[in-house]
Amino acid sequence: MVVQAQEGRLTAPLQSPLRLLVATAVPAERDAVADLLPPHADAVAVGVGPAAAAAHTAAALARAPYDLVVSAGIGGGFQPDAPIGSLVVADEITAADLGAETPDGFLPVTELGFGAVTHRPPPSLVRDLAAACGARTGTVLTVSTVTGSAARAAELRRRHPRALAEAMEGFGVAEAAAAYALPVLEIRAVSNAVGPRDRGAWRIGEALGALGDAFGKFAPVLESWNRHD
Ligand SMILES: O=C(O)c1cccc(C(=O)CC[C@H]2O[C@@H](n3cnc4c(=O)[nH]cnc43)[C@H](O)[C@@H]2O)c1
Repeated sequence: MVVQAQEGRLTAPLQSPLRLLVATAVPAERDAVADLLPPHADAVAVGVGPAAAAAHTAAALARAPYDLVVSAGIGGGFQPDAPIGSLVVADEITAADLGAETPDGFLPVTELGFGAVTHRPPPSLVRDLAAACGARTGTVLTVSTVTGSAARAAELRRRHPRALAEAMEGFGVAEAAAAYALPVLEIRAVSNAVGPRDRGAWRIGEALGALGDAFGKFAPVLESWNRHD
């Protein structure tokens, strides 16, 4: 820890610079944020899906010390709450299909007595980053299968009424961060609506642009974040 000396007195301790690891799924997402990262940040493409994301994020965390991990990329938005081109910062990162089907419906692994299905990012950081970049805040679901029907979208929203977006890596990145006792964030730029498959309606370029713009606004928020909140 750095301690500031002022006129011969010791004043409030200064925090050392925040070391940030940004985990995207693919190189296009990594490249969209790479030039806009705050100081002391690295971006790494960790692969598509929660398993690849967990394994490669953990490998990155083993290579160098970090203070905060961010899962970042494009995602599907639940309509009408998360329109295409908008940003979502997760206040909950939830694995939506980690569990068991039963005659009475889906049971998350936590109800089977195992593990976790939700990670909660630091609330003050979620609030301040979302305000800085104009993002909505809510649950971001992690799925292993991209939703492709209105029925599945409705079922996910029934089970997760606060869900704004779905993607495929957040929970894996969060599990890796938790293994290193590190806080985690997830930010998604909405490239498509969650629902019936319509590849012609994807707006990947627009979403990547929004993601980069968001990271360009994060530095002051991250610098002033009180890590003990
Ligand atoms: O082929 C399709 O119909 C299809 C629809 C949406 C996404 C995909 C992908 O293969 C992209 C996976 C990649 O992008 C993220 N992503 C983007 N949109 C979504 C979505 O609606 N649901 C889940 N993941 C999405 C995801 O995090 C992956 O990195 C294919």
